[in-house]
Amino acid sequence: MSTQHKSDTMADYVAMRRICKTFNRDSLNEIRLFQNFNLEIPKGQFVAVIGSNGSGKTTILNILCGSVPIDSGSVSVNGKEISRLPEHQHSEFIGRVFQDPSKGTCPQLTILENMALADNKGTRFGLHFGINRKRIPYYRSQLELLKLGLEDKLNLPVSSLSGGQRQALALLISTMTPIDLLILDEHTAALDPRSSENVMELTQRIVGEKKLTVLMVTHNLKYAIRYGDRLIMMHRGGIVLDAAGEEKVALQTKDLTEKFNEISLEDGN
Ligand SMILES: Nc1ncnc2c1ncn2[C@@H]1O[C@H](COP(=O)(O)OP(=O)(O)OP(=O)(O)O)[C@@H](O)[C@H]1O
Repeated sequence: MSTQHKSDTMADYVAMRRICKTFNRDSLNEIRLFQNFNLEIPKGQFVAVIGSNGSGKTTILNILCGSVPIDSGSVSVNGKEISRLPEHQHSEFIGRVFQDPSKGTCPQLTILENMALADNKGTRFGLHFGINRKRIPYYRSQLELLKLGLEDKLNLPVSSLSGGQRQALALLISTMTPIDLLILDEHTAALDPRSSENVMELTQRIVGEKKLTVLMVTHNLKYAIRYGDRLIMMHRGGIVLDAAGEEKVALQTKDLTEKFNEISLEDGN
């Protein structure tokens, strides 16, 4: 759990070191994606990741979540080596919001049941949503953060919510228990422009209030510039741009587009 292990230094709160990963080894479809890939994220940093198709963005997230095993290297979060942990244990300290709004919540359950289920994560109640009535005021207060009026609709099935409302709820649910890392996996990509803006503003608010460490993959260059403390661009399993602080603040969409043009020229496109 989040508080049980301590980081060696703040700078390597999340650390992927010397990662090697090849898919379909020794076959015609072999893909040598990562060869000694490194990424370190200090505690509380919000990192936006952009990059060309197939550059390895989703694989980074999958490795951190334990759904893709590495060939070699190390992955640690808050001082704990996690690369050999079974996938289900990763969800105890890593929250993930997916692109697909139906993935972060159980549509057939009510808002209240979904929240109780998330609340029981990592406890002996496991996947049960036995509702502790005493927690309801807390659930309501959390839902109020969304400013969508869902605190008055606790018994509504999640299937009746819009995509934007579901993503907002998924964001809340994935950060309700203490986590060491929040992963946002193109979490606004399936939403209309207005819902997408709302979910990004909400993301900013929740991340600020809960002081979360965040890795957000996005294809939206404006969001990568506007949100977060650091911007990383990936290409062919490597980092080709890593900007933080004033350098990040000064970045404009045209700078990123130029960089994209440069790397696609390398690929002969
Ligand atoms: N489970 C897998 N089995 C085989 N190959 C895979 C697997 N996962 C990823 N790959 C390959 O690894 C490369 C990187 O994929 P990844 O999904 O990480 O890229 P991405 O940067 O997220 O791309 P996109 O922007 O298109 O979503 C791709 O060539 C992909 O086909």
